[in-house]
Amino acid sequence: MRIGILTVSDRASRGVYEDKGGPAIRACLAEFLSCEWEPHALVIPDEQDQIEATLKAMCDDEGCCLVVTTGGTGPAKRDVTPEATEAVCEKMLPGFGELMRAVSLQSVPTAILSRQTAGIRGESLIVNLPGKPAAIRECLLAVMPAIPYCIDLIGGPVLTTNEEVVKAFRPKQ
Ligand SMILES: Nc1ncnc2c1ncn2[C@@H]1O[C@H](COP(=O)(O)OP(=O)(O)OP(=O)(O)O)[C@@H](O)[C@H]1O
Ligand SMILES: Nc1nc2c(c(=O)[nH]1)N[C@H]1C(S)=C(S)[C@@H](COP(=O)(O)O)O[C@H]1N2
Repeated sequence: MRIGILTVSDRASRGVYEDKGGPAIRACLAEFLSCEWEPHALVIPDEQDQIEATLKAMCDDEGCCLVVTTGGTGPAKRDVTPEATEAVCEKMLPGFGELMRAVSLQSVPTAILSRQTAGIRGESLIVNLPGKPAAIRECLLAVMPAIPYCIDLIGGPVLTTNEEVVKAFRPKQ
């Protein structure tokens, strides 16, 4: 099972600062998931064409059932991760962004500045997180209970979680 981890940051991609977002996503997934998985991590600048191409490659060529992005979700001119996500997805899942903003609002009033979203491309789920490394655990923890069932519904592999940290919710069928 492969999971894409995509850092979208002009400065981290140029080496101006060390990328803390990608490793934070990887650490959270290692904490939350009990199944075997393999990360496919990249750091790229805030360029819409490059973000779209990378998301497509992670979903279609690398076979990632889940792609988690960090950065580029705000209102600044170069923030285009949600646009790139929407451009490559067949279906959007606005509930992810709504929940993550609601949870983040308990820590920072600027949570409403993030346009973070999620969507489906083929058999892959793409989820956006804000760029601040501190946002990663609280946002991913909030949406993680719904991610395994979402991936079931789109024909992806069965994800299992460490139930003492986060319990996957699968409605009885
Ligand atoms: N990948 C990252 N690794 C470490 N710190 C980050 C990362 N992304 C963002 N940050 C921190 O969060 C702050 C706000 O992030 P934001 O995404 O708004 O950056 P930005 O102004 O868009 O610039 P850039 O695209 O160059 O990261 C940054 O100034 C930086 O301190
Ligand atoms: N949990 C959490 N959410 C957060 C933040 C944060 O520090 N913690 N920062 C906010 C801020 S200041 C901005 S501008 C937006 C967009 O950030 P991005 O452009 O780095 O994705 O995310 C918001 N969401």
